[in-house]
Amino acid sequence: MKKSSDGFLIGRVKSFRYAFKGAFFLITTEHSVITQSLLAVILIISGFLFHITKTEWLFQVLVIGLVLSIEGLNTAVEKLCDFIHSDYHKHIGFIKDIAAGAVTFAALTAVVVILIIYSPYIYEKVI
Ligand SMILES: Nc1ncnc2c1ncn2[C@@H]1O[C@H](COP(=O)(O)OP(=O)(O)OP(=O)(O)O)[C@@H](O)[C@H]1O
Repeated sequence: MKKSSDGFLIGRVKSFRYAFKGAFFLITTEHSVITQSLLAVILIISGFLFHITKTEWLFQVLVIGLVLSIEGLNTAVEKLCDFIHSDYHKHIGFIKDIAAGAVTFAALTAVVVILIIYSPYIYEKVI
């Protein structure tokens, strides 16, 4: 934990360490994040295979980051809900549904962007 006596630099270093610990936790334990990370790896490999342009790489990297970030926040909301109220409660269900809805927006955005990037390459290969 950060202490009030920690200076600016030590405070920043500790914050980064906790943040990377959280990212490592998400990537190694959360099934939804593991699945999305694997999809991200497939997309990165596809990017090299299809020689996508620099702009397409930028959009691809952005949507991968968007989905993983929102999924991470959704996991945090789920953990918080389970911590404050582990039993069934309709408000908890509603809060979790809303957090999952945010992931849906990010995922749909990613699907549209990925289709726009890859459909011309796939079309070119098929025709
Ligand atoms: N304590 C609860 N009370 C009421 N409804 C709940 C509760 N916990 C979960 N739910 C309902 O079940 C759904 C799934 O919740 P859960 O915590 O299992 O998330 P998940 O999306 O399945 O998890 P993951 O992101 O790990 O796949 C919620 O969106 C909500 O509708």
